[in-house]
Amino acid sequence: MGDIARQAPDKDTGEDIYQYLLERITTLENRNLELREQFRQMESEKRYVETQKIRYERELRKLKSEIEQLRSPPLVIGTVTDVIDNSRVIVRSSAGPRFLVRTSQLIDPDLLKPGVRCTLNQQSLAIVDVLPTSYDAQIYGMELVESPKETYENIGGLGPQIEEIREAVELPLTKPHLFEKVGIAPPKGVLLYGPPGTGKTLLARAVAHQTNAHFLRVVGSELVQKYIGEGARLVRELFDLAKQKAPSIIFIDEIDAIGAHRNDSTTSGDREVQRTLMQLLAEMDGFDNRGDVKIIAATNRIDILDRALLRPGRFDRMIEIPLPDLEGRLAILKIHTMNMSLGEDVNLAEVARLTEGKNGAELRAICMEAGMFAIRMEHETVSHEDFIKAIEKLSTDFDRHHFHTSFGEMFA
Ligand SMILES: Nc1ncnc2c1ncn2[C@@H]1O[C@H](COP(=O)(O)OP(=O)(O)OP(=O)(O)O)[C@@H](O)[C@H]1O
Repeated sequence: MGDIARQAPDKDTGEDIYQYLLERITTLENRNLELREQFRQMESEKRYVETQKIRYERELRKLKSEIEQLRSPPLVIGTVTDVIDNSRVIVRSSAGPRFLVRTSQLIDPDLLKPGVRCTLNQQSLAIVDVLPTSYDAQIYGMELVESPKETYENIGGLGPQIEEIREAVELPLTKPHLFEKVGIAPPKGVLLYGPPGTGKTLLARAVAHQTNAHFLRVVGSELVQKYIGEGARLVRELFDLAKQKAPSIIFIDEIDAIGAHRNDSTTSGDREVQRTLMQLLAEMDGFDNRGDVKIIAATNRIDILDRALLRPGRFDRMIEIPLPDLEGRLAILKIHTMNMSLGEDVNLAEVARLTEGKNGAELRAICMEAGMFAIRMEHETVSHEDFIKAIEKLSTDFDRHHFHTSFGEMFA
């Protein structure tokens, strides 16, 4: 401000005035710039505060509705057994007895059909809301895909395994009459076993693609850990859903989490696992071989599986999915570099030779990492050198991770 308010010279020569005005213009311009910058900063602060305000308001609304929910009395769950008219319905409460209850005007009468689950007011037992069907796949974290996009061409190596699974799962789904004619029962389920990352999930998805079947995936450990006490019910609903969506393929990953052999089940966690396994066996025994629901399970630990699972009529086909050999690794590398721009010097056969012991998932990671090296160097194609650096990087990453885990386990 001092600069701006500087006094004009008393006695002026033209030169002085000119000089004075020039200085004053420069000072004012600088000041203008400063103020603009301040204005810009304040604007951006304002925007920030505004977004913060919106966020807090949203959070406040969420918390308020949560408080409201916590304050509201619990609702009784019931199932509609009969609809008398638009305002009266017979429901069976989850506790057992049946009641004739009123329904709110707000509920669409078309939704109230026998078999539908609903919530009831604790005192009047009036219907408050209609619940979605109990086997809503997403609620339970099941993965349901209409027809996965993976095909057999996306699988490197594993030729004989693909043949075997096509025979055991695809043929009964696409040509069931062949089995009928010959008079043998097609397998209900197939067990894929082998080290992690070798393409078991990929294979199951490709079969579902080939047969235009729905693909339903659940993870064994999640069935028993995520929804405690619900494992057996989830298995039942999984099979119901699979039948409803048939043709379908149920893929149970990490089946060892529910199907491990145990001597005695003493802890409640063990009992929960046992109940889930029993339900799985009952479901497998209960459905027809000729039906269009097939089960594929996967495990890295076939050695600990309960023999009951491997009995005829259950997972009586076992297919080993091993680590890829040299030829397999080359095929996998070709698949994962298919859409990459490779330099002329890239020798995938050499990359395959250098990656002995790596699984499909690691080979895919090597291809991606090689691409990243090229991008970092702003190259448009990936060179052989990029692949070599990627192999080195992933090997050190793996060693470090492995070292940390084993180090951690030592002190756990
Ligand atoms: N044989 C293969 N051919 C092509 N890609 C493969 C192969 N094996 C693994 N991959 C790649 O690795 C990813 C992970 O493999 P996938 O999930 O199928 O392995 P998995 O055997 O089911 O492993 P896990 O036992 O850990 O569940 C696949 O999505 C695929 O990109």
